Amino acid sequence: MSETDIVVQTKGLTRCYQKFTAVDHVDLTIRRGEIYGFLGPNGAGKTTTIRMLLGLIRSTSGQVKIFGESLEVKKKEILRRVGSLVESPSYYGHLTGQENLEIARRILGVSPSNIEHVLERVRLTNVADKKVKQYSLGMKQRLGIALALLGNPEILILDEPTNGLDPGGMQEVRSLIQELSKEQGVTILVSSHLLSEIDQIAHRVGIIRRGKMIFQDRMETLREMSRPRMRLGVNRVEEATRYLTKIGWSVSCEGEHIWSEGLTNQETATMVETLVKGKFSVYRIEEVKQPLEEIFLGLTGKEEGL
Ligand SMILES: Nc1ncnc2c1ncn2[C@@H]1O[C@H](COP(=O)(O)OP(=O)(O)OP(=O)(O)O)[C@@H](O)[C@H]1O
Repeated sequence: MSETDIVVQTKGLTRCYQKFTAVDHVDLTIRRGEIYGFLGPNGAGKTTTIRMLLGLIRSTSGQVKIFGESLEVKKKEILRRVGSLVESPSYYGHLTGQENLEIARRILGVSPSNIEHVLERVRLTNVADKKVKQYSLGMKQRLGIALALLGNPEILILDEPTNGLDPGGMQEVRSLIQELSKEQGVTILVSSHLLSEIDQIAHRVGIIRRGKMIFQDRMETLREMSRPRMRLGVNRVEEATRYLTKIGWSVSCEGEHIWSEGLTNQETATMVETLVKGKFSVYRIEEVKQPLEEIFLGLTGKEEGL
């Protein structure tokens, strides 16, 4: 991978609040054109990291490079090419969507045609003349994304963009993110505490827990961490489990089934033969993949929840 393929790179990024380390030596890499899912339970350090990426707060130590340049040295030039939505977007409720965008457009000094374009992108054209205070939460969020898109950014940083939305609103924002990535080639960082949000859209994922990056790789790699378990439906299940255990099989009985982990095809066949020889009836054999949610909880710690 060449240097130019990397859009965002942090090295040892750290932020302390007195004695508390909110972000702890985070090395984060975002590649050009990808949707990067930044995942972690509440309070893990996502917003603090994002604030540092946007130069909104200073790091205690470490570096941030965006487009290959140091954020500290080239802050103004870099941030002109970055669009962001951090927590609740700020807008004037008594003004219309169009008027809010016009104010931001003047500040950015971009063409008036950009307004029409971003309104279309986020599908707010038909309510552009409505006062923002009359917008639903989902519409407000989409207006926030429109504001972030106004300057034609090469990277879009969205902090929990689906927070507080109903399932329909969440789906709309997810589709929008996918469209922006596919059709416009925008690189996108999207944070969430919900795996289900990221799972559906991200190409790569970074998982942060208590300020530390504990996993960073392709979404596929996270899925591959799932260890399949074998579930057998048999009659006299408790007796069958004891029978297998006695002759050395590592199995457990849960509910109406015998469960086993990491069996090869041959071992599965042998286990079935053994049961049949023992005069048990095998009704069905199923491979059950560990849900992604469980892998995520295993990484982030069950006690923290989602
Ligand atoms: N200004 C501050 N002063 C002291 N502690 C802070 C400050 N800002 C954040 N923290 C702490 O740093 C930790 C990380 O917070 P952060 O907001 O980055 O988490 P998060 O992953 O974005 O979670 P959430 O989804 O809840 O916003 C939390 O324990 C938070 O209480």
